[in-house]
Amino acid sequence: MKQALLTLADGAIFEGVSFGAEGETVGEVVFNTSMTGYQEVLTDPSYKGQMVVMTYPLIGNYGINPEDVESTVPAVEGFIVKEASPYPSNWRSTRTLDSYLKEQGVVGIQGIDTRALTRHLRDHGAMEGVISTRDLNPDSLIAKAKASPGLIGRDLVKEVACTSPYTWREGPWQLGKGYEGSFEFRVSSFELADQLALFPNPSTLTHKPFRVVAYDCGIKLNILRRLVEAGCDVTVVPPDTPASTVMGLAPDGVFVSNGPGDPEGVPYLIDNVQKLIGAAPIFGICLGHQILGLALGGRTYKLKFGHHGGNQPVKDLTTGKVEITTQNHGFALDIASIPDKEIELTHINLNDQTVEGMRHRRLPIFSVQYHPEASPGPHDASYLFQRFVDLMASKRNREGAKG
Ligand SMILES: NC(=O)CC[C@H](N)C(=O)O
Repeated sequence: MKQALLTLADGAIFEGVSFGAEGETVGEVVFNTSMTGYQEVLTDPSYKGQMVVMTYPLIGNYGINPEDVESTVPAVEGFIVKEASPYPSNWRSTRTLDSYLKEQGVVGIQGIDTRALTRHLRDHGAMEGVISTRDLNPDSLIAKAKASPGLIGRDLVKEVACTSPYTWREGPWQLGKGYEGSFEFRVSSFELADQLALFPNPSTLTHKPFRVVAYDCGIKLNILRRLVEAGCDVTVVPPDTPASTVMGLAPDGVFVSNGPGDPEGVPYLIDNVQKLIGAAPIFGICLGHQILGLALGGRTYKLKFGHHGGNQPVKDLTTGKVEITTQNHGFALDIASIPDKEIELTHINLNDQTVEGMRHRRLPIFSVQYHPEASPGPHDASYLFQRFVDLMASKRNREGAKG
C-alpha cells in the first residue's frame, strides 16, 4: 500500500493510502453527500477544478459500468474516500473504481477520516488542497495548496465545453433496453445548408419536436436525455456561439447548461444570453441559472462550502411543494441585485434559504440552481423539463394564432 497525503491551504493534513492513479493533483476540496452515484459525480463536468470527498464511507461497492457517465471522461481533479471497495457486486459492473481511476489518470486517496475532513470544510469553508503520492513533505504540499489559483474569476467552462455544434437524439436509460435512440455527432459550421440538415424541413416545424439550442458549458448527458424525453430535438452549441447564430437556427427555446467554476469567468456567455432575453424562451440549470442572473444585471457570490449531494430540500414557492434535489454548486445568485423587478423568486433552499430558482413574470424565462435531471439523485424535480416544453408550446400557439 502506497502512502498518500492530502493537505489543505489552511495547513490541515490528512494521511491516507493511494488509490486510483499515483501522482500529484491540486483543486478546491468540496464534500458530496450522495450515498450512491459516484460515477456520475466523477464525470460531472461541473467539478472541473475541484476535488471531491464523498461523505458516505464505502464507495465503489457496485463497481463501474460504461453507461452511468455524465461525460466521456472524469472531470474531478482528485477523489477522496474513507474506503474504496475492491470487491464490486452488481450485474452491470465491468470493473473496479480503482482500475477506472488508474486508467483515467485520476489521483485518489482513501483511508482518511472523511467525517473530520467534512467538518473541517463546513467550519472553515471549501478550500484549495493537494493530494500527492510523490511529495510527502506536508510543508511543501501546504505551500502548493496555498499557491494554487482557486476558482474565482477563472474560465473553466472552456476546458470542458464542446468546440463545435452537434445534435442529440438519445433518450433516458431503460431497464432491459439501455439508452433509446442514437446520439449523432455532427461537426459543422452554421451555414444555411447545415441549418437545414440540423433541423427538419421548415414545413414540418409547427409540429413536435421542439427545437432547442443548448449552450454547452460542460453539459451533463442526462440533461440532454431528459430534453429528448420531453419531446425536444436538441442542437448543442459551444458557449461562445453568438446570439445571432443561435437565433438563426430558429429555436423554439434556448437552454443554458450547468458548468464548472465562477460564472463571472465566462463574460462572453453572459453577453450572448443577455442578447437572447426576450427573443426566445430560456431555461437555465445551475451555471445556466447563474449566467441568466448575471445577464439580467444581477450579481453572484461564493457560498462557504456550497451544496453538493442528492439530499438538498428545496421549496417550490409557486406550488408550496417541497422537493428533495440533487445539487452541485459553490456559487449562488443574489436575486435582490437584479434590477428588473419582474424577476420572481420561485425556489428556495430549506437548509440555508439561498436562491434555488427564479422566473420572469412577463417573459418566458426561468432557471433553477439545482439539477432536475438528477443523475445521480431523486427525480422530484423532473417536472421542470415539462415546464420548459409548456413555455415553448404556448409560444408556438401564440405565433400560430397570429399567423
Ligand atoms: N453544476 C453547476 O453548474 C455548477 C455551477 C458553478 N460552477 C458553481 O459552482 O456554482
